[in-house]
Amino acid sequence: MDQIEINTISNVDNNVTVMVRNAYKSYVSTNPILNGLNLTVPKGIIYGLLGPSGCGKTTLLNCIAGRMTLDSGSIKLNVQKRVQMGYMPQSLSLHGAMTILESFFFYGYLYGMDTEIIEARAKELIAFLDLPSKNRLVRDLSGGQQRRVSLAITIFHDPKLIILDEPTVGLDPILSER
Ligand SMILES: Nc1ncnc2c1ncn2[C@@H]1O[C@H](COP(=O)(O)OP(=O)(O)OP(=O)(O)O)[C@@H](O)[C@H]1O
Repeated sequence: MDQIEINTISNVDNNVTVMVRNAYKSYVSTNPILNGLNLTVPKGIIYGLLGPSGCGKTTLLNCIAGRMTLDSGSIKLNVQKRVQMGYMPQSLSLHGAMTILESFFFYGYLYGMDTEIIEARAKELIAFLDLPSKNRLVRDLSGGQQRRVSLAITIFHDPKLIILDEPTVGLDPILSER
């Protein structure tokens, strides 16, 4: 059975968005990175994961996002389907040869969005996040600009659950506030 159960929390508690129970994960046979971890994220709140470098934050987020599986334990998400999740990875998964606008279209069509909605949301987020021209190639953007494109793509389909891994790296204090 899939370890990540979509929309099963609502049967238990509709005020919870993410529920992780008894999570174990190792990369090698010794020293589990996640060792019996429990986590409950209530609906409608911003939940931050703090911990020293290498303690397993990205590992946990990757498991919640479905990019990795736990060795044991369970993850339950209160979303109807995976597309209602927006995940911004620590290492950005953008295509350098695409323009900003092409990136919106690429991911927008994957999300199942209509052309007009993609265009409207792209325009809105390019202005809000102070991005350069929509025709600039992603590979020619600064690190902070690329991170903002990645953030825009993560949120532009209006997901119910947003998972951001180190979203403010490379941003100045004013942009970080947005
Ligand atoms: N694919 C992998 N194979 C083996 N070990 C890994 C792998 N990915 C991560 N690790 C190790 O697992 C541990 C947790 O890594 P993880 O990236 O989850 O930490 P983190 O808390 O997000 O760190 P940071 O704050 O530095 O980003 C680290 O010791 C890391 O070296």
